[in-house]
Amino acid sequence: MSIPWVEKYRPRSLKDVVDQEEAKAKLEEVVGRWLKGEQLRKGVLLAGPPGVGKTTLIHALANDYGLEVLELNASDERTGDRISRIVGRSIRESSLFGFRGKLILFDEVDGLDLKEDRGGVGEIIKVIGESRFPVVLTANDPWDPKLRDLRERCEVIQLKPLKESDVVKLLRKICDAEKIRCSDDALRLLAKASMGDARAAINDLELVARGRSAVTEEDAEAISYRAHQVDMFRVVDMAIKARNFEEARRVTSLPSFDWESFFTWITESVPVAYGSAPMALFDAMNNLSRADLIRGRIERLQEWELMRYMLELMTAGAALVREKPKLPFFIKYGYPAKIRLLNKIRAMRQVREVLIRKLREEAHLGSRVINLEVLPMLRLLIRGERGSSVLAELSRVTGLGEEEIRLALSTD
Ligand SMILES: Nc1ncnc2c1ncn2[C@@H]1O[C@H](COP(=O)(O)OP(=O)(O)OP(=O)(O)O)[C@@H](O)[C@H]1O
Repeated sequence: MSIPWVEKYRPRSLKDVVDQEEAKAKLEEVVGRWLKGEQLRKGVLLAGPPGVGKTTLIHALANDYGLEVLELNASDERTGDRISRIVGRSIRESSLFGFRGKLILFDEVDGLDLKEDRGGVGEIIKVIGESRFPVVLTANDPWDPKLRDLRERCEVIQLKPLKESDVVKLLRKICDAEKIRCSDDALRLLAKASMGDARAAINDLELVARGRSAVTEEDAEAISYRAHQVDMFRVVDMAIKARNFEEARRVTSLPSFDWESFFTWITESVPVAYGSAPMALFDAMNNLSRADLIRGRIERLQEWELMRYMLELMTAGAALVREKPKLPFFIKYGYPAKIRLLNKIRAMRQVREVLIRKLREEAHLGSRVINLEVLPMLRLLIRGERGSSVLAELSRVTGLGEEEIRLALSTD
């Protein structure tokens, strides 16, 4: 089986990790102090969005210093009990032959579910206090209130999304190693769509490039469009979960932010997120309706100076609401019905145009007659008893697939 590129090209040494200089320096300093025999009182909490190198940094550090990593995915190891069983002994025992020591890693501590993990946080805190080895934690969101006690026992290092130009460099290296031709513009499209998430960028590159010798801009565009759709879930989630004005407003400066689709998405996502909290839902929908009024005004009167109020109402207006419920880590937002419908209508119009053109050529009739008389008749025929043979015949004459013909004949 071939190794996924994110693994194949995962940096093995700190010097190959792109950006994140502050984190590298801090980690090296902590390990340096520990190697000199200092008893560490605090852990290190690496915080940051997905795919920016949190886990990679720790493994690269271990590699550089000849350390063994004892890794626990905090959300897998359900209870404090298990943590103490697995790590308890290990933090006192010395390392396997060939290693200078260990790094204890608790990955994704914000995945801890406090209700189920009673004792989990307490146990991690105990490990930090008792371990003979450095303890490192990772989290997407270090400001989660449930992590407060852990935060106090750690030095928190905030990692940022990677710069677009750095993601391009990373992708370029992979293309070179895989001997794939790819223009800078194509790589830039992939990097932009990843919003600084190296994992997403590498996965997208692999999707379009594996097994090929060249990648065109068109390939990259198709994938970045898909990535944009996926990203919308994330952008909407960030906006809804924002805890202050600044955080909510920040989503509008994301490179891929597109306010028109954002508006559609957030309007459909707010009821999902606040479904059981009427006051929060009322406030958010009220603000969104005001954003919509401003949008209409901008479109009619071209008063673009109102734009900032509209953006604030769409983002902060959806996040800063009264009686905001405690939101789960994972909210199941739907794909907006409106966008799904628009896509369908767009596809239907396209395929209908093709059908009309083909029928015009075959039957020598004008588009008007086809539209007004032939299409309604075909609609009835394909629903009738001999529907399937009519479809087959139409498909033969026009070269369209039967599903496409059905779509072209559906009523909007
Ligand atoms: N700074 C970086 N330099 C080089 N490669 C990187 C960097 N960040 C991420 N990558 C690439 O992306 C992949 C995923 O990174 P990593 O697992 O470290 O992300 P993470 O920040 O821990 O994300 P998560 O929070 O989702 O676990 C790595 O295998 C590596 O190939």
